[in-house]
Amino acid sequence: MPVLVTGGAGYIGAHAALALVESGERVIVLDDLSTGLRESVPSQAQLVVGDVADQDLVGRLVAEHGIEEILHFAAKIEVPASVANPLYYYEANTLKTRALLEAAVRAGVRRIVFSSTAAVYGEPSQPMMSEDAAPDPINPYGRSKLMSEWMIEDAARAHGLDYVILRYFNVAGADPKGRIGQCTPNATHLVKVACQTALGRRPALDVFGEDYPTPDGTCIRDYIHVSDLADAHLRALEHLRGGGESLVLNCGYGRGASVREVIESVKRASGVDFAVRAAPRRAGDPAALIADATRLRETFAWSPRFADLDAIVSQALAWEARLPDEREKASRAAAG
Ligand SMILES: NC(=O)c1ccc[n+]([C@@H]2O[C@H](COP(=O)([O-])OP(=O)(O)OC[C@H]3O[C@@H](n4cnc5c(N)ncnc54)[C@H](O)[C@@H]3O)[C@@H](O)[C@H]2O)c1
Ligand SMILES: O=c1ccn([C@@H]2O[C@H](COP(=O)(O)OP(=O)(O)O[C@H]3O[C@H](CO)[C@H](O)[C@H](O)[C@H]3O)[C@@H](O)[C@H]2O)c(=O)[nH]1
Repeated sequence: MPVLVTGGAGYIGAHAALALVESGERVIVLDDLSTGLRESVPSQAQLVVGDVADQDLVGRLVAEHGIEEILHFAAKIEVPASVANPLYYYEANTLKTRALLEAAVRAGVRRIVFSSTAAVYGEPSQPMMSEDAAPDPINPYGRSKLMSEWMIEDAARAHGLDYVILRYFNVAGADPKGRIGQCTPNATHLVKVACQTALGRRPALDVFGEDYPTPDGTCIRDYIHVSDLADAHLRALEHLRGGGESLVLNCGYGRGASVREVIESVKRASGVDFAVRAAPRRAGDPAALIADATRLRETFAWSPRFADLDAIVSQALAWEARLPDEREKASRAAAG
């Protein structure tokens, strides 16, 4: 029976879909291509273009293919956009997840793996967050995801659904074989922006705050390679198939890198000493956010393959170098 992967044309969903087909699973991707790309879906997977909130479509797919499992990645992911337009985020993430859950439960889906985020923790009470910390999101994106977590937990209790909720920390890198990577236009993620700057596609990199209470004054994050994260999804499915209990798990390596360390890594990988500018702090950035990933490692016997910042950065850079320059594309489009 195939696994339904919502958002499987997006950055993380496509890496998970690839990992699934490579492990011999059948995969159906449901994606509206709002930010994802058709080309990112592995050729062995079937792509259905549609909305996760289309209950007739979901019900039909589940019934026709006997689907029992959903990996639910589809969402909107920009924190500043969620602050500017919260009701849109509650619709796109919370209400659409509710609709998907209802259709799934009605059609007899048994297991769900959900993409949540470290943003549910809000301002961390300590640098290293465990799943037992009380969630306290500080922006609509984080709240929209926390509400989705709660709906899944409640629906599971009422309808016998089993789930794994994965709270991702900072996802970065690209498929080591260079087949897929992050394509998001106007990305704001540090590793991607730094790679674009090294490739001359941005004039300089802004460092948002150098006066944080960290060893070099810049923010610390736990960067996890997207392929290691994809592997955690396979483990989550295995766990549930084996009768394992429903769980909430942090996804990170349990160690952090500062903004300065990421920049140095990109400079080493590219051999380019690109321009770096001091900029004011960005609203809502905690000084340090690191996953306590003990539960993930112990429950799934998960051992990451790319837990090395230089490996993450060099693969992100290799991918970025293969992408056409967005400014070039824009100027070609403007020239007609
Ligand atoms: N990128 C990160 O650092 C990060 C961190 C924490 C959590 N997450 C979560 O991981 C998941 C995937 O994020 P990503 O970085 O791959 O983003 P992405 O934008 O690359 O992928 C999202 C995918 O979902 C699709 N989609 C959106 N709304 C849809 C809908 N209503 N119906 C069908 N398809 C729809 C988009 O077209 C896209 O392919 C999201 O749930 C996000 O909240 C991401
Ligand atoms: O051009 C840039 C971009 C980022 N940063 C800094 O780099 C760090 C990482 O920033 P990212 O934007 O790459 O990532 P965030 O930590 O803000 O956010 C990530 O983690 C969040 C959870 O806390 C959410 O899950 C979100 O989707 C995910 O991208 C932050 O200190 C940020 O201020 C810069 O200095 N310059």
